[in-house]
Amino acid sequence: MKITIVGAGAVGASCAEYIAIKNFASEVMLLDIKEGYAEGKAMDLMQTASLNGFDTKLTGVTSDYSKTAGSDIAVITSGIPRKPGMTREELIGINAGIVKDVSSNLIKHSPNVILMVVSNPMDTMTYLVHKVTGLPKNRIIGMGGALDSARFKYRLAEALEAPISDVDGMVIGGHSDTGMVPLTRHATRNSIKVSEFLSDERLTQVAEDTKVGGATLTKLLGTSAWYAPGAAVSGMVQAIACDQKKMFPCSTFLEGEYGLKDICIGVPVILGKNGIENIVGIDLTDAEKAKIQESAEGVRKTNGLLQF
Ligand SMILES: NC(=O)c1ccc[n+]([C@@H]2O[C@H](COP(=O)([O-])OP(=O)(O)OC[C@H]3O[C@@H](n4cnc5c(N)ncnc54)[C@H](O)[C@@H]3O)[C@@H](O)[C@H]2O)c1
Ligand SMILES: O=C(O)C[C@H](O)C(=O)O
Repeated sequence: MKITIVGAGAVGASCAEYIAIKNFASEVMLLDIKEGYAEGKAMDLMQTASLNGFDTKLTGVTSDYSKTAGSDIAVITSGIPRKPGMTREELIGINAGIVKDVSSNLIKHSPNVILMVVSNPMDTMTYLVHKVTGLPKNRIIGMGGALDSARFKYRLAEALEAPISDVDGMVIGGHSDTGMVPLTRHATRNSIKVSEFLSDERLTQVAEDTKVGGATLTKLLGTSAWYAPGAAVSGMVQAIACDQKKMFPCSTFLEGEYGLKDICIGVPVILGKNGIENIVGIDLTDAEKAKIQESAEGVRKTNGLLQF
């Protein structure tokens, strides 16, 4: 199993580290345009192998896509991150060009690759990859919902004063400060609905804190987050590499599911060896459906800025 990660910055390196530590891939190739950068990150990570007990071989390369040939999965983290006060949508001007070039280059050398899109604005970048590559939709996966759900569980555990392992919950919709839809009605602590333990006001606060999870970290760090994004990517890559058939909320191209067409947005899917193997339908209330529609309108507005 060969996994390529394009962009050896904060998120790309974190993806590589978590994938290596989980020890399920034979090879991880890091590629960056900054001379020597991917090589350096790969060497540094390789020097953790004996300490962390993994056998995954990490290699780095500067801009040479021939070295990515035969990749089974490629993760696209290349592009600029936001700074405090910015939205993810403001990154489109620079990142669209990068994501378009990178995805075309990857496919040239790995025609059967499954692409995982991380660069922001992620739902729009996933849609762009769908439009420019013509790959089947099961092989284009946007990462956002897995991260947002992890942040939702963090906030739920905080509110419940419970260990995170007691808590379950999922966020669907667009990966944006306003477009996320945390499914508070479905969230549980040990299979009991969290609404049994938390007031409506507290649950609303949990949802709002979840939605601005990325912005909160960006304000604290001066740039956007990388540990939880890397962990989310590694879990999704592992589900594909090990054919785990696990459910994750992912950005995927919809053709009528959830009442939406011609858009990539976060919904629950099953990840296995073919990438997205199934889109899972769940019953939503009218209020939840309205939130998804509103979220989709936001994503469509950003998609409208794309030039193919
Ligand atoms: N979807 C998510 O949940 C999520 C989470 C975190 C970050 N992000 C996004 O991921 C992207 C990367 O964030 P980061 O913090 O790692 O940024 P970073 O600046 O640390 O790293 C980006 C890397 O991409 C490289 N790069 C730029 N253009 C390239 C190209 N054409 N080919 C190859 N490499 C190129 C840069 O040299 C840099 O090393 C940002 O757009 C950020 O918003 C998304
Ligand atoms: O917040 C960002 O800009 C990066 C990423 O999308 C995140 O949610 O951490």
